[in-house]
Formats: sequence, C-alpha cells, structure tokens
Amino acid sequence: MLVVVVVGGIDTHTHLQMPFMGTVSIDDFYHGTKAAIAGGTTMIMDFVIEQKGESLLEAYEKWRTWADEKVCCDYSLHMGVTWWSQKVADEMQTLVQEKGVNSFKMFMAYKDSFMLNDGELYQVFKHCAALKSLAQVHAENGDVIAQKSMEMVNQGIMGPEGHLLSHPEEVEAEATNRAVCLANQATCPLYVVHVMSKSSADVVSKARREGKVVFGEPIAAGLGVDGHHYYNKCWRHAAGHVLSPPLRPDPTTPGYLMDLLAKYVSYVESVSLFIHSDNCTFNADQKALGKDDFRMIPNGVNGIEDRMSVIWEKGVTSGKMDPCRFVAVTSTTAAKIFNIYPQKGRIAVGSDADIVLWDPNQTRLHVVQGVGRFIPTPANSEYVYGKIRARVQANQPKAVERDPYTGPVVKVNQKM
Ligand SMILES: C[C@@H](CNC(N)=O)C(=O)O
Ligand SMILES: [Zn+2]
Ligand SMILES: [Zn+2]
Ligand SMILES: [Zn+2]
Repeated sequence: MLVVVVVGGIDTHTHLQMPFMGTVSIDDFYHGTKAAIAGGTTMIMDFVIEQKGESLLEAYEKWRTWADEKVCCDYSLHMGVTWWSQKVADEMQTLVQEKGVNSFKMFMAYKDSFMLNDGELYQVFKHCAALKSLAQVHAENGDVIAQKSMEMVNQGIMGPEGHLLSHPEEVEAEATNRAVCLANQATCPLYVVHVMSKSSADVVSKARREGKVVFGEPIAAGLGVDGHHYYNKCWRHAAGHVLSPPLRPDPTTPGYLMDLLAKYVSYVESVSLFIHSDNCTFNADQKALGKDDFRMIPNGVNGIEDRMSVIWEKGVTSGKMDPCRFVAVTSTTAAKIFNIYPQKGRIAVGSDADIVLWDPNQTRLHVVQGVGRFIPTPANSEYVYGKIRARVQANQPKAVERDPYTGPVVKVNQKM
C-alpha cells in the first residue's frame, strides 16, 4: 500500500469536555485533539453551548480557557444559540466582529434545554444573514420527540430502543425541511449537521437542486454503522450507540450516505461536501445515568480519531471515491465554508503546514499538549455568501407602484 501525503483533516463538529445531560463528555481538549491527530485530523471546530439565559460571550470565554491550554492541534469555535433576545443578538455580533466566530448552531430538538421555536429560529437566521455568518441546525422536531418519549415510557419501553422509537426518521426529515424553508425565507445559508437518514439527505439534495444554499453533513458513525445496535440485548452495547438523531435501522443508510458524500457530479448534485465526527463521547458508566430511563442516557458517540479512516475504508478502499475527493470531504471544503482557505485545507507555500502522511495500515503518532492555536473564522465566506448575494439581488421584494384606491369601502361591523 502506497503512503499518500494529504492535507490535515478538519473535523467541523466536536464536543470536547462538554457539560451535558448531568455529566461532561469524557474526551477533554487534550485527549480529544490527541485522538484527532492520531487519526489524521489537524484541526477541529468545537461548540460553545451556553445554557438558556447564559451570556454567549461568557460561555465563549469559558470554553477558550478550557481549550487554549490543552489543545494539541489548531481549533476554532462555533457558538450555540439556545435562547433569543436582543442581548443574544448583540453578543452574536460581538462574537463575529471581535472573537473570530462565523457560525452558530441552533437546536430544533432538546425541548426545554436548547430548543428554539420556529419564530425564534427565523429571527436568528435573519440575524445570521445580517452578520454574514453560517446558520447550523440540529434538525429534529423536539415537540414530537418529547411526546413520543412519554408514550414509550407509558408503555414501559425504558431501554435504548426507546430512544430510537421516539426519534423516528421522518421527525428528522420534517425538521430538516422546515429548517430549509425558514433559512430560505431568511436568505440565510444553512448547514444541517449530523444528517443521519436517507430521507433527510434527500431533503438537502432537493434544496440544493433548487439552488438553495444548504449543506448537509453526515457523521463518521452514520457512515460506519446502522441502528440495529439499539436492539442489542447488552444494555451497555445498545446505550453506547445513543445519539441524536439516532443511527437509522435501515441497513442501506450508511451506504446511501457514503454515496452522497462520494458523488461529486456538480456542486449542486453533491449533498455532502464534507464529513464531521460529532464526537461527544460518554463512557459506559456515564451512559448508565439512563440505565432505568433512556431519556437520561447522555447523547453522543465517538468519531474524532476514526473519522478519516472510516471515509478512507468506506470511500476510497471501496472504490467510491479517489484520494482527491477524500481530501475534499475531510478537509478542503470545510476550510472554504468556514473561510479559512487556503490557510487551511491546502498544501501550498503560505498555507499552514498541516501535512499528514496517510498510511491506513500504520500505527499512530505522538503529540504535544498546548501547541494548538485558536484559529479565527472570518465572516462572509465567498464560498457561502457568493450565491446568497446573487439570490438577494434577484429576489429583492418590491412594492407595486399603483394609484391609491378611491372606490367604496364596507363599514366595519363593530358587533363581531
Ligand atoms: C449536543 C450534541 C450531542 N450529540 C449528539 N448528536 O447526540 C449534539 O446534538 O450535537
Ligand atoms: Zn446536534
Ligand atoms: Zn456488551
Ligand atoms: Zn453535535
């Protein structure tokens, strides 16, 4: 097997040492970035996720202190938006203009903790567009999930299979479609994270064919395994696969999502332009917080170390994509979308020397804690906003010039 030299991978979606569901994800910024480098990823993008009502800026500074002293590779940060107010809007602007953030993640799920309603979502999308930043969504219908979870509990279904049954595929696809509609109405570029199903991927495909600026990204786990594991008799095994949206039991899902990642007929045709891990790992003892009730199982799986290997094996070794496409989906496209190309995502004079000797059969390397840098991601990525500007221009709403109406008007019936 020849060794190929590739540009270091960029994992656009990680949750290292994140406080979540009563515990903290087990990979901290040292171990998580060490694993990333071991797997060929030389930059990660993590999420600051504040609690409802908490200052976004304070949460951002907290995450920076957690990360800066520990990271073994470069990193940047997305900002979660779990509540909406003028203060949130003002802090989003500060984050874009002064703190090197150019993307925000909104949740349509996690009712009562992170979820925004449609009206709030639309306003946040409008604000993202005004800030020339990218809107990311966790697309699942949180209201329906809450109801269906209660239905499972009322039927005595308390195991990890209850998580799958209360997060059906079409509840993911419905929210994906709703997010596409709201973002398009707000003329805001949309990035649907952790696309876990064929039907959601189809929603993204259709939107892209219609010319909408929408990106949909699968995760490594969703390309590697399907959702039959929730029915495993071993509770730890089944619970270890709990994340949202869940892995889908349709065994053709991983291959379908990989085909969409591999296919680059044209910019429009390819649904997935890159692949992230959504690494949000909890060990078995942490997952056991939900041993009696699946709703308490901390959501998340690993992927930060194996993301690129999964794509190499399922994509390149399988003949679905060539090494050039592999580089595009594991690094280059992400750099363009988050406006850090060609500093990142390219091997060239003047670019960062994030170089990986890729030998799928080799063991893995050593790292140095704290050498990673925070990489600001500037707003107004041409790759993202070039098309938006044209669409705004083309669809500018205009009032019709007409003479004032002077005809008869009926009297308003005060009694009704
Ligand atoms: C908070 C985080 C948890 N991981 C997961 N996808 O279940 C996410 O929803 O991305
Ligand atoms: Zn999510
Ligand atoms: Zn087991
Ligand atoms: Zn995530």
